[in-house]
Amino acid sequence: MEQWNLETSEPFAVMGTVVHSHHSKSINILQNHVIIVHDGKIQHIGMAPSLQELKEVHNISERQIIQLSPSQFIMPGLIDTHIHAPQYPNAGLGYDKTLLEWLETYTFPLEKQYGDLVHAQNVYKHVVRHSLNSGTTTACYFATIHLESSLLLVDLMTELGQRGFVGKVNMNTCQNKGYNEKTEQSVTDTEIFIKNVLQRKNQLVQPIITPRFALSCDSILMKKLGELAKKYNVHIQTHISENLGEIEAVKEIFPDSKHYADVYDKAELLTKKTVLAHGVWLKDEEIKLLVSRGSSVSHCPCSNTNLQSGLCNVRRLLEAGVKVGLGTDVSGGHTPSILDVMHSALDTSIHVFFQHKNIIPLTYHEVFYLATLGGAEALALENEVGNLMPGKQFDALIVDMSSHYLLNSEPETLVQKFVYCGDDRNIISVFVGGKIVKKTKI
Ligand SMILES: O=c1[nH]c(=O)c2nc[nH]c2[nH]1
Ligand SMILES: [Zn+2]
Repeated sequence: MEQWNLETSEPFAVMGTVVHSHHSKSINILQNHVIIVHDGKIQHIGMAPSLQELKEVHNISERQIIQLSPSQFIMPGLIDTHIHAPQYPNAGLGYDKTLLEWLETYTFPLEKQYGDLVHAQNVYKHVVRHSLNSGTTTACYFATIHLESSLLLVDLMTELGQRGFVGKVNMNTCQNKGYNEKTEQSVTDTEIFIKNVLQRKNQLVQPIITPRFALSCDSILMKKLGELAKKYNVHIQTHISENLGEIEAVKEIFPDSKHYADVYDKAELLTKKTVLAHGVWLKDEEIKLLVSRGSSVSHCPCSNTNLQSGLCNVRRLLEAGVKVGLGTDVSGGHTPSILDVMHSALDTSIHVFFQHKNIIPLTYHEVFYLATLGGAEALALENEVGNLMPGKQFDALIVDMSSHYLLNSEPETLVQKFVYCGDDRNIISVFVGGKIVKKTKI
């Protein structure tokens, strides 16, 4: 590919190999294809026409064409369905403790610092940049309990050009080392946060209601948050069934609930726009409930390993009809790269197979789906992003595998190599809504 230099405010075309998913089982590889982008959206995908036809039929000049080389392909942007922006400084640290102790020892003291807007600005800028450079075009962020710095994260995403969600975290129970809020304040600040984000009329970033988990919110607060979600028709995110100690504590605190998922259901927090992180230990009955509510699971295998939470059986969730996406869960997860999480999801599914020989491990095709269209479905964004079909936003990555000295450049070889051995150096360009947010000189 010669270096291109196009004007993204005008129509442009990408020609070469296209790789994307239409469903969970397999990827579609389209060789010698063209994608035409108008106003940030995919207008057309089809067999590559001649330059003359591109010019005469589609009104695209030669300057507005990206011609991919045989060792390159274009694919949908990666979707991180669960990441804690404020925990970025702790990524890779503190894995000597499991969830509840880890929260008290490392996480709450760190998150408490985000009342300081200068600190928040510094960290958040780096997280969003790192996430974009790793190919994440849509990210679903937890911020902290602080209203102002949560809004700052929204503005940084907008400025740097990342699509996604930001949630001001809710926590009103007292066992959080002084990192908590009063119920009234929590609800008021959440409503102000939602209104502020909606008022920005932002094409990229939406608010998401974020009760941290059942152990940090009482049922009064959760019910009020369920009401806010309905009032503003917004998304919801939280954690569920990550760790056995957590599940025991939930059982004790909410004796009237049948199980963990029922705690959220009683507060009307399980909707078609709800994404629940982890779900490692969900019971069959809970899985059925999630399916009936249309709620999804963010699979976070790096975090589940680092915090010794357990092995999530994704095959079981998919077979039951749960929507599943992938999450980095920084800083339970050590990396903001969804590509790293894809490796971990493949490893984890083989480890599940070691334990249960009747479970078929995930294939790299399925993991590619989870990282793209699966993530879009989990966030109820499948009409906007997730693959490269006409009408969707042009959120895409150009992947270059020339540095791997492959013996052949069959597209299937390039994709498999990328999923197993790739890293962010192979992601040479990133587009969000048709705008270039990463471009590497090669
Ligand atoms: O992995 C996790 N990270 C967190 O910050 C958190 N809070 C509640 N439960 C959690 N799990
Ligand atoms: Zn989390």
